[in-house]
Amino acid sequence: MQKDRTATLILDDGTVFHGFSFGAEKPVSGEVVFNTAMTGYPESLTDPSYAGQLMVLTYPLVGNYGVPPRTFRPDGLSEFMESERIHADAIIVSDYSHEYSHWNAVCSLGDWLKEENIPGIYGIDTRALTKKLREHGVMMGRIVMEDVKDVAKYLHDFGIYGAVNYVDEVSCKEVITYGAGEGKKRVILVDCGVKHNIIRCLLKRGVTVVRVPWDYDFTQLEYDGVFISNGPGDPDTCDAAVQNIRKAIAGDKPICGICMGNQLLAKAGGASIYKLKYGHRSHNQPVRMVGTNQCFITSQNHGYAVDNNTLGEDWEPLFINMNDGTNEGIRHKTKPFFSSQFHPEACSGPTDTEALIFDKFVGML
Ligand SMILES: NC(=O)CC[C@H](N)C(=O)O
Repeated sequence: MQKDRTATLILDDGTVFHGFSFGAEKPVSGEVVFNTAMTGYPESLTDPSYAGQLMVLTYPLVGNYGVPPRTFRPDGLSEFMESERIHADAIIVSDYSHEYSHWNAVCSLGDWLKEENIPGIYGIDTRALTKKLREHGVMMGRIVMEDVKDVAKYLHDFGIYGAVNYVDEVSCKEVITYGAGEGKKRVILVDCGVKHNIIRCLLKRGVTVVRVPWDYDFTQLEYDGVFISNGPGDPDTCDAAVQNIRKAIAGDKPICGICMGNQLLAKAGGASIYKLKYGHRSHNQPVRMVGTNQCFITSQNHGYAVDNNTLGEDWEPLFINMNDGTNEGIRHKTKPFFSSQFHPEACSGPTDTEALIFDKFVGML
């Protein structure tokens, strides 16, 4: 067994968790959030929605299937990841497997983290940490590469997660077109930090995707529909996107959104957003389609939610979370606008709602 460097996680209330480093040896701070999924660390780490967050995995054994190749398709989309790089600011686990085995693995999780300069720590009692976050709510934390004895000197400058416009950091900087072709329907993709599988799911359905920066005024372009992506941070920092979406909802072209896309569409329709105590981050969130008894198991990663009570009279909830009754999607009562708070494109699954959302949107174009 190799000897790893001591590392410590400090929460902003002074709670300390001692562990060891298996990634980049640098200090970092961010919002500490937990995810209860059993698989999918390559996809979660590269999901831009995790920017600014230290990701705690509750599944106790992590790293045993390694990391797939970071290869790209000819159109520039990642083959096995959700973006070009790791976006979470750190990963926190209980037991790290230094050995790995998988048909598609090319390196260990630790080597990948080191290569991308992202800290990872193990040996943390993630069960106690998660209980703490569930009771208190998410909080800011920092990881330092030492054995902390005097915690008081670290309890400063944790930063404020909700004050940063992370979307601006992760969105594309110029317009990128995928799958262009004669006679194809053109979908504007508002990139708030898009997961590549959203683009793959649209391209698979034969449309042209025009990916635009989050604050780009797409309403001047020719298009058949608009898709609003997922993204990191507080949706209240994305006013420029809301203004453009508001112009689009004055028209009749189909609009769909996922996660941050649900929140921004709701805001454009006049609704408010609030912060959940500890968010939904897992592969098994049950949602019910309003007006039916149809339920779906969904993958989720969000810390904010649409306030159902503030939806304007033209809008109604489309999905409701069966654990806590919070909003999981909205629809316009008369126009072809709808969105989901969950991830129908989820990689590594479940894929139960992919057709429900993508086929419906593309069918409307
Ligand atoms: N995955 C997402 O799009 C997350 C949206 C938003 N950042 C939230 O945490 O609620």
